[in-house]
Amino acid sequence: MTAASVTVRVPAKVNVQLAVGGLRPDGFHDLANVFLAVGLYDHVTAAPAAGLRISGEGRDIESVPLDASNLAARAAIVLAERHGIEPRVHLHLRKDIPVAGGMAGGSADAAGALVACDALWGLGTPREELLAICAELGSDVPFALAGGAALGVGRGEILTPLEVGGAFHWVFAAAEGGLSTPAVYRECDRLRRERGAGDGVDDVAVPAADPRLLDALRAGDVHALAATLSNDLQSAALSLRPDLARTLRAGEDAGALAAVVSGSGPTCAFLVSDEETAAKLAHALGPAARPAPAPAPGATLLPA
Ligand SMILES: C[C@@](CO)(OP(=O)(O)O)[C@H](O)COP(=O)(O)OP(=O)(O)OC[C@H]1O[C@@H](n2ccc(N)nc2=O)[C@H](O)[C@@H]1O
Ligand SMILES: Nc1ncnc2c1ncn2[C@@H]1O[C@H](COP(=O)(O)OP(=O)(O)O)[C@@H](O)[C@H]1O
Repeated sequence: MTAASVTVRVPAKVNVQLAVGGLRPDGFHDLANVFLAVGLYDHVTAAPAAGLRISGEGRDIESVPLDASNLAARAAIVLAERHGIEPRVHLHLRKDIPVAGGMAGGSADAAGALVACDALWGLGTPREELLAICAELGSDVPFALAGGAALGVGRGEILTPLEVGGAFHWVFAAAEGGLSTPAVYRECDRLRRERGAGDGVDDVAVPAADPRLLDALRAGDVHALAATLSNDLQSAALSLRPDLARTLRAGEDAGALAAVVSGSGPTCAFLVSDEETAAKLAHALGPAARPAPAPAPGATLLPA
């Protein structure tokens, strides 16, 4: 028997390390991408329908395309194709992850839609196959399914789970307007060329995870993690959005142990010592700032 409707909760991510290699001939960059899932969630509800329908509510919903180009809709279409069925589903997105903010909200919705449709349609798709579909949908999508912490290599889609020895407390300051991920990668390449270093796979160092950062995660050591956070896209995001430098500084001045742009930005991420400090910092930074703990679980089917 299939359920009347199912809801899946999916987390946002922050990149605690984002090492970006040279531009590949296929237009992507090889990465050493250390993902950490954080407790800021979108919810995807799948309900029976005569065809594919998508609706949404919540943060920034007006800038989310509610049509077949939505990543959640694409996930439903690809899953249905794999099983030779029609994508008969109404997907409803309840968004709390900033849109185009560098926190992988679209990827989260895609992973959520896959899990929700798989349950609604009673397909029982093996996890490995779901992960392969995720990788087809986008580089960040497999991690949204997996959650926790993981090292992503290749485009970021080839995951190795990482051990995390304790909770880490964060504050995320969303910024007005988003940043386009391809535009930030292009700016990174442009800045590298400008520095005379070149931007190709032969010019840029092969990206590698920082062993001190992996130790910090394993030990749950917030000071060691704060000392090793890094993001190769940060200078490109700041070049496109110079105002972010002020936000990063404001967070540091107000007590963050470290501040970093989340992925391609423009959301700024602040690592703090404990939950109480997170609440205080979020308050100090204003209404666009939200506290969130990590690690968070991946896409989770909620009880009916
Ligand atoms: C930068 C990161 C860091 O986790 O995320 P965001 O901060 O945007 O959320 C990711 O690499 C974004 O992953 P995702 O948003 O899934 O990207 P995709 O849909 O696969 O690719 C969109 C575009 O980004 C660029 N891209 C993406 C991944 C990669 N390894 N190299 C790239 O150059 C390419 O221009 C590509 O056409
Ligand atoms: N379900 C979705 N939620 C958010 N954005 C989506 C979704 N589907 C497609 N998009 C498009 O993808 C772009 C990137 O969105 P998002 O994943 O939120 O950002 P980022 O890649 O910076 O983490 C948005 O500008 C939006 O047009």
